[in-house]
Amino acid sequence: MSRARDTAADSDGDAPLISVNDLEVHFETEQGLLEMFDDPDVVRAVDGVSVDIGENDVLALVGESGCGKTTLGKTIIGLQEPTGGSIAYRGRDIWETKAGNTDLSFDDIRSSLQIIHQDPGSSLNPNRRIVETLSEPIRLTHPDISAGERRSRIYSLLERVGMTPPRDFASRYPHQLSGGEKQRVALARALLMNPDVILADEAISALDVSLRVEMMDLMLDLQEEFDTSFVFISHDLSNARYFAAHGNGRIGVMYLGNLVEVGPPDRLISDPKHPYTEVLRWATPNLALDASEAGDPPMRKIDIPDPVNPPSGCRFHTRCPEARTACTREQPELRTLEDGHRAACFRSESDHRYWESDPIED
Ligand SMILES: Nc1ncnc2c1ncn2[C@@H]1O[C@H](COP(=O)(O)OP(=O)(O)OP(=O)(O)O)[C@@H](O)[C@H]1O
Repeated sequence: MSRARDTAADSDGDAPLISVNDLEVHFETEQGLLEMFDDPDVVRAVDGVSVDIGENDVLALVGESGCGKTTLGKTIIGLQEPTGGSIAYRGRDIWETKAGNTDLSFDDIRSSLQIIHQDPGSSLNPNRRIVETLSEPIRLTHPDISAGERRSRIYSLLERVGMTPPRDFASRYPHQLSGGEKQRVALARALLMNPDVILADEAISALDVSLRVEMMDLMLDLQEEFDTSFVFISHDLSNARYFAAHGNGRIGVMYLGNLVEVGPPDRLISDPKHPYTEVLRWATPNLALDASEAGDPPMRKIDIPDPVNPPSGCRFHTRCPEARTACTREQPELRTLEDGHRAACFRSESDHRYWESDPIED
């Protein structure tokens, strides 16, 4: 099971590992009986997101509940079909691959893109010992491997994720494990596939605070060792900062389906270029940088707009303390500023007509 053999495909020229282009995922909401003849409401969970993920990369996605982090993450690993735009793995469109229109197999792509959930217990069969749960994916993908080899691979991975003695943990049922141990099993199961990308969706949120850094450190060690990239989803900017900083990666800030700022963690936090990133920093007690940031949030309104009817122009303009009339009419693009730092705010364009337009009064 060498890494080279398990990689689903060689790169297509210089294509990034994952390339997300102008991605849209819109959901039609359920209609009640009284509304059955109306057009369905559409939630724009992800709307016009473009981002690349490289080899051995880290992208930490942050933003408040409902901003589209999970939907974007699931689309990146091929679990959710986009309604617009595209998502490519090593230069091949994932959904064209599923339709049989590329030289790759969808199953190979899917096994290269793994997920760890917030609640690992729900994805472990309560009636199966850990060794059985971990054997199944190897049996399916490598039917030629003997039972003995399977076991030794499982034991060495369990040991690698800190579950020693591995034979003891392998023989347990999920209910005999703590939350942190279940999360380690989920990580081992993801790694069995030698994945190119692991989506860690709030994977540390349910753990005791004392265990969170330990789990992040373990994932980061394994990122190096297995040459795996991580999409790390968190509602907590300080965890996102820790993971992205130690993984030499980026933070991506989402707001109402848009990616509004992407950048190296220290720069994004010390010098945010989008007013919403400032709000997240304000809301994260150990990151608020000076006394002037204490007190009221740097927002005009607290209420989150309806994702079915997002505000025109810049979606943050209804809450943004810097908003001017230009922001109500035109949607800012994610522009590159410097050294991989990108932001979608007119304030980073010195000649934009934003500067001549009137501030929005409440
Ligand atoms: N299958 C679905 N059908 C309809 N709407 C959906 C579906 N999945 C997500 N949504 C909606 O899409 C929006 C984005 O949801 P998503 O779960 O991606 O956000 P999130 O940032 O991950 O939030 P959270 O942190 O609460 O999980 C929300 O308004 C959500 O209600």
